[in-house]
Amino acid sequence: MDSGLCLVSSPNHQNIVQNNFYDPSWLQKQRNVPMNFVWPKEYLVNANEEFQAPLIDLDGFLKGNEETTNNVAMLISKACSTHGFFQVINHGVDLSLIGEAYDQMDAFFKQPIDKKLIARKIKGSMWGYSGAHADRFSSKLPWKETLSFPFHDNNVFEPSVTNYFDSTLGEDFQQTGVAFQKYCEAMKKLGMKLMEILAISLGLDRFHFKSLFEDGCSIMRCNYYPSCQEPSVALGTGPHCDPTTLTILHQDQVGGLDVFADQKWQTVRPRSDAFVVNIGDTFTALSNGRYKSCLHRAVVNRYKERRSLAFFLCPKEDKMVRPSQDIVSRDGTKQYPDFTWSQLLQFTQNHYRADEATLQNFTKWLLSSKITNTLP
Ligand SMILES: C=C1C[C@]23C[C@H]1CC[C@H]2[C@]1(C)CCC[C@@](C)(C(=O)O)[C@H]1[C@@H]3C(=O)O
Ligand SMILES: O=C(O)CCC(=O)C(=O)O
Ligand SMILES: [Fe+2]
Repeated sequence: MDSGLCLVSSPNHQNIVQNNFYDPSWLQKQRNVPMNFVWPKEYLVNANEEFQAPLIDLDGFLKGNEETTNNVAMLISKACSTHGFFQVINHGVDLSLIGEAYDQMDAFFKQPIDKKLIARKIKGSMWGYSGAHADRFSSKLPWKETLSFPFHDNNVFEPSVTNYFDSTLGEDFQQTGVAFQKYCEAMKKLGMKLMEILAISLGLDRFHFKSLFEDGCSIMRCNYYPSCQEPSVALGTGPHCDPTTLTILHQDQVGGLDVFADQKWQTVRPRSDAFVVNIGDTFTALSNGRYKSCLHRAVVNRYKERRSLAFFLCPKEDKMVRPSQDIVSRDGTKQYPDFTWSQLLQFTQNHYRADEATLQNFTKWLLSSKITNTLP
């Protein structure tokens, strides 16, 4: 795996990095981005068109209107079979909850680096603060800072997000924990409704996916993209398909999310009242390849910092991810081997940096490790 030290050795650069972390306030001032952050030309092709992400009104479906539900299912089926991206409005999430989440994430990211490092991600863990993933990778570093934490709702007495903030950042971030606990609860609720409509759209029982996801541990990630003086050579998040199941993303008004559809990069215009939803690799496998997990990336900006809130819905870690027998029989062949989310997560955290070919390479890895493990 691509890992290693990213220290810049010149003594004048003491402020660059502490414990292997770049200081974003120093990075932002650089006229030329450090080589570790430069992406090869083929990754940097501009997006010149706007992506017409289907805009789906969830109001009738959420209110239980049968006719609207069938329409929504049709729109979702079309979007997911072609590129896997759509936007939802009238999603039932209070806009003030989204605003509060941005305010709280600003409070965290605006702190000096030494304060942010209190929450730094420990090797092998998914959770915490990461600056450019410099602790994991040594080239093609993403021009971003992230704060990731777990959400699960299987113990009402111990809310996972408030617990995370209390135990990592203490009293100063208690309000942040409360705001994100509420935000994640709303995302999980929306995610479970989207799982219902996805099931309907595939001709399955509407609760087909319920047991796989209700006890799962989802990933909440705050993405903070500092402004960059040389945006044409850097990327905020490199091109990838999400390995997770379903992503519910809110982006601020700056813009920077690009989708690769119709053989070209296209921009997704921000809408404050909408969530961008996309199918991840795990759902591609669950749908036997019918629903696409589409390549996307985040570009950076010379003048403005940008923020996004990504909620990644994930299955219960040790449950088998396999398409319904119904779909496989209708399709005639099964496209992917059975796996657990825990195996795919482990692959992306320890063996392979998620990109456009994660699912394909994971499948190969899984099959070869099975063969190796069964050899006498
Ligand atoms: C399971 C995950 C791995 C990543 C976070 C979630 C879902 C998306 C993945 C990611 C964002 C894809 C691009 C590369 C990555 C390393 C990143 O830039 O953050 C990926 C995440 C990760 O491995 O931490
Ligand atoms: O910030 C964005 O708009 C996209 C981020 C993303 O794709 C991710 O975190 O997986
Ligand atoms: Fe993504």
